[in-house]
Amino acid sequence: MTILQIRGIVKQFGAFRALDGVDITVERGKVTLIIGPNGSGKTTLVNVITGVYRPEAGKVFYVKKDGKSVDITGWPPHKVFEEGVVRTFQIPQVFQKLTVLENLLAVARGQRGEGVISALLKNWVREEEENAKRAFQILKAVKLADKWDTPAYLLSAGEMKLLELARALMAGADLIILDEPIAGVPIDQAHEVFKIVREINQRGTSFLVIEHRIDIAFRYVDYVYAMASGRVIAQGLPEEVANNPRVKEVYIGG
Ligand SMILES: Nc1ncnc2c1ncn2[C@@H]1O[C@H](COP(=O)(O)OP(=O)(O)OP(=O)(O)O)[C@@H](O)[C@H]1O
Repeated sequence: MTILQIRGIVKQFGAFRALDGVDITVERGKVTLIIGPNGSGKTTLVNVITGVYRPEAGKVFYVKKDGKSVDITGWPPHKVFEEGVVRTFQIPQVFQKLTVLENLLAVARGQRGEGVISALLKNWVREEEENAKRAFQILKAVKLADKWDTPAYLLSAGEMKLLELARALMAGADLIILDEPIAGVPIDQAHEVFKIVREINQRGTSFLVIEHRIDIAFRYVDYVYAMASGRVIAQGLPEEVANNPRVKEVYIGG
C-alpha cells in the first residue's frame, strides 16, 4: 500500500527547473531513501511535499491509514504536519536548555494548541500524565529513556538526531521525513540512528529519508530513488541502485 504519491512535480526558480517531472511512490510501512548529488533537487522536493513550495505542475497525494487519498499539493506546512506527514526539523528545533522529556512534552502541548483553556480544565493534570507516559514509551523506543532528565545541549550528535525523531513520533507522525539524519554523526552513532529508524518502522511508522552517506544508509532501507538534475534517474532495491550504471556515473565517473 502506498503512503505518498508524487506525480509529475515541476518546480522552477525563475527560469531554472530545480524539479523536472518527478514521480516517486513511497510505500506504507517501508523506509524509502532518496539519494542524489548536491543540487539534484532533494531538498526542493521535500519542500514541495511539506508545503514550503507550491509546484508549477504535478501533484502530491497522501494516502491515509484507511486508504483514503488526499491531494495535499500546495497545502500550508502546518496542515501537512497535522495530517501526519512530519519532517523532523518542521517542528521548531530542539530546545537546548530543556531536558529530553521537556522537549517531548513541548511538542505534545504545541500539537494541542490550547494552553490557557486546557489549563483551566479539570482533566489537565491527567492529560499531562498521559503525555508523560507516552513520552516515556517513545523515549524507550529511541533508547533515550535513561537521558530523560538531561538537558538537550549535553546530548551527542547521534542522540540529538534521535531526540528529533522522538519529537516527530510525539507529534503523531504517520510518515516521517528525515533530511540527512546522520549528517555530522560519527559512524557508530550513525548506524545506531538507522537501526532505531528501522525498529520504529517495524512498529508501523513509514519513513522517507534523504541521505548522502549511502554506504551506511543502503544497509537499512527498503527502496531507493536516485535523483540528478531535478529528475529521477534510477529506482529499485538498494543493491539494484548501487549497481545502476547511471548512478555509478553520477557518483564515481562524474
Ligand atoms: N530558493 C531557491 N532559489 C533559487 N534556486 C534554488 C532555490 N532552492 C534551491 N535552488 C536550486 O535548485 C537546485 C536544487 O537544490 P536542492 O537544494 O533541492 O538540491 P539538493 O539535492 O537538496 O542538494 P544538497 O544535497 O546540496 O542539499 C540547486 O541548483 C539550487 O541552487
